[in-house]
Amino acid sequence: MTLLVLDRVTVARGRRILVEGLSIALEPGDAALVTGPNGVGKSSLIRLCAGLLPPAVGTVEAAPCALADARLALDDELPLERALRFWSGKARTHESMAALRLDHLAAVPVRLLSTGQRQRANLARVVASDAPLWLLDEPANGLDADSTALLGELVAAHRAGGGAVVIATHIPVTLPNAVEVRL
Ligand SMILES: Nc1ncnc2c1ncn2[C@@H]1O[C@H](COP(=O)(O)OP(=O)(O)OP(=O)(O)O)[C@@H](O)[C@H]1O
Repeated sequence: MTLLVLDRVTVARGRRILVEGLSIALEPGDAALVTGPNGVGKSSLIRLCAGLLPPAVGTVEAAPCALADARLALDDELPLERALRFWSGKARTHESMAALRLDHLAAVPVRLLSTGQRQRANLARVVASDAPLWLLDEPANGLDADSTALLGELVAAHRAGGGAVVIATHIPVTLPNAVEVRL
């Protein structure tokens, strides 16, 4: 079962072509690493994979996906646990909070979280989603060394469990055996 297929895709913003003729197929366990400087089109490509941006040319087919980008999809005013519960059941919320070492912040309003804690909360939502396809836009931004290592472990576990991942990043991220898309 293929989890993501981009077939000769062109990504455009306004009149500008950012990506032309890109084809990718991700099977369970696969990963794609999208790299390139600021403004080149990494986020646009991630949004295309999520179905939020239509291709100018070509086709996109994706399994159910979870997207984590700069927009934290959690209610700022709610305590972290309740904000995460919007997206998943109690058991998965607790498991994902534990996986991201967020248990001690369960009662803290999302708006009070630090940059790295917000990033980990974003990843907890993805983990709890059980979506087979993870789309992570700059997931290492704001993470310290321990949390960056944790991110690597979670992605590896997701792949080992039959999931696939696309990571867009402008800073080096270790992603073994990934298809590299340099923009
Ligand atoms: N809604 C939009 N309408 C028009 N142009 C846009 C829109 N969103 C982004 N762009 C432009 O598309 C280009 C690519 O933006 P994108 O956010 O995909 O780049 P990026 O590689 O993710 O950058 P960064 O590393 O800074 O996050 C930029 O020139 C940006 O100004």
